[in-house]
Amino acid sequence: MEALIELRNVGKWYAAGRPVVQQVDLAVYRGQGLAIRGRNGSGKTTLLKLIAGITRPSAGAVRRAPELTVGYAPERFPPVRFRAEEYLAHLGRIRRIPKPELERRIQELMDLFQLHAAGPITHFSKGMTQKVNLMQAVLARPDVLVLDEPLSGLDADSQADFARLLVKFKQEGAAIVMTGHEPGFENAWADRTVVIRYGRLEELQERGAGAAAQAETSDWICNQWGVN
Ligand SMILES: Nc1ncnc2c1ncn2[C@@H]1O[C@H](COP(=O)(O)OP(=O)(O)OP(=O)(O)O)[C@@H](O)[C@H]1O
Repeated sequence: MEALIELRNVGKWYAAGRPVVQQVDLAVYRGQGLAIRGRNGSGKTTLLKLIAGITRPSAGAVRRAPELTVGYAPERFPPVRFRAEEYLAHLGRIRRIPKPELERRIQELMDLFQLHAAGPITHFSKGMTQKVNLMQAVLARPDVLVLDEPLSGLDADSQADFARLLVKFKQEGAAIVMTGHEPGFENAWADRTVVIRYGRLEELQERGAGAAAQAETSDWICNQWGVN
């Protein structure tokens, strides 16, 4: 199996003697879903940033496959004064997506997320802003999708739509790394679940290849995500 990102003995601290993440060995594989669970302040966001390359490790090494593209949705998306389409078009140009493809992709995402709002993102509700956050992460069809509590603020239908998008992404060979607090949030798409406690990975639940598709879905996930 091809590791797209590999963390070896990774540690991160902001102040000496106070590690936020420590001695983490973890690999992200092509076409796999990795769920990260943990209590508030346990180090999930920091670990995601290390995986996405947003922050550098204080110790150990993070290796990425050459030419790897990563889409990252932060926990808090800073609203900007653009309209959603304008903002996505701007990002798409920076990422050198050809114009016709970019226009198609933006329309596809606007329809999928049911985001039909005229005003600037600064006037959006929490859930609408979160949709733009997710749209910018998936826009360029990255190899790895790193999402920090992406379900936060989404209504049930939008969560279901997003779950379907995640499954499709995996089928196309992308890897997904995602945190969440919702019960069973990973059942529809994750092949592995890790739990982080005080910055250490303490549990690793391997489900095996293809298990995500066959995994038993909790009542919660069936209701929330419309997965049968
Ligand atoms: N830039 C920073 N400077 C100093 N400390 C930080 C910084 N970022 C995170 N921390 C600290 O690292 C610890 C882990 O934070 P992190 O955001 O990774 O946790 P989390 O598991 O994502 O929490 P939550 O579930 O509440 O979002 C916390 O004690 C936090 O205060």
